[in-house]
Amino acid sequence: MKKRNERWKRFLYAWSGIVTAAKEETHMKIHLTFAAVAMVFAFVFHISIQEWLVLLLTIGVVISLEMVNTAIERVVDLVTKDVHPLAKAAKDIAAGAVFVAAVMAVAVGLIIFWPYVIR
Ligand SMILES: Nc1ncnc2c1ncn2[C@@H]1O[C@H](COP(=O)(O)OP(=O)(O)OP(=O)(O)O)[C@@H](O)[C@H]1O
Repeated sequence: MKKRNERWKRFLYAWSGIVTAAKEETHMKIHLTFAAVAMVFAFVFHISIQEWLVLLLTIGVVISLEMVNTAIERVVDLVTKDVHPLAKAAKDIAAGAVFVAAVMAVAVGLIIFWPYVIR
């Protein structure tokens, strides 16, 4: 019973992290908005099951990376308020990871939806 409670607690902590990121991070709100719009398009255009799989995976990668980026930013700010090249590198690399995923997500969106738009 105790182990079951522990598992539930972990789930709640993870959920609380998702809610915190969604409430406090502007970029997270932007990603969630784009994800919602893409899913509306997916329903409207009746995309295939394979296209749904790629779309959901892409959305998951972008949102997860944005959360990891947010976590890295907060840990860096917790460790030091001073200007430090390692702090800069950590934040810039994490932001770069989100950027790469977001650019790929735009490419995936175009590849999936463009044929439906011009049909
Ligand atoms: N302690 C630091 N030392 C050196 N450079 C830093 C430091 N903190 C931030 N920077 C630089 O400033 C940039 C912006 O950092 P900031 O903490 O404002 O995050 P952000 O990318 O604006 O994200 P958010 O708006 O979500 O907080 C970083 O990408 C980094 O280049």
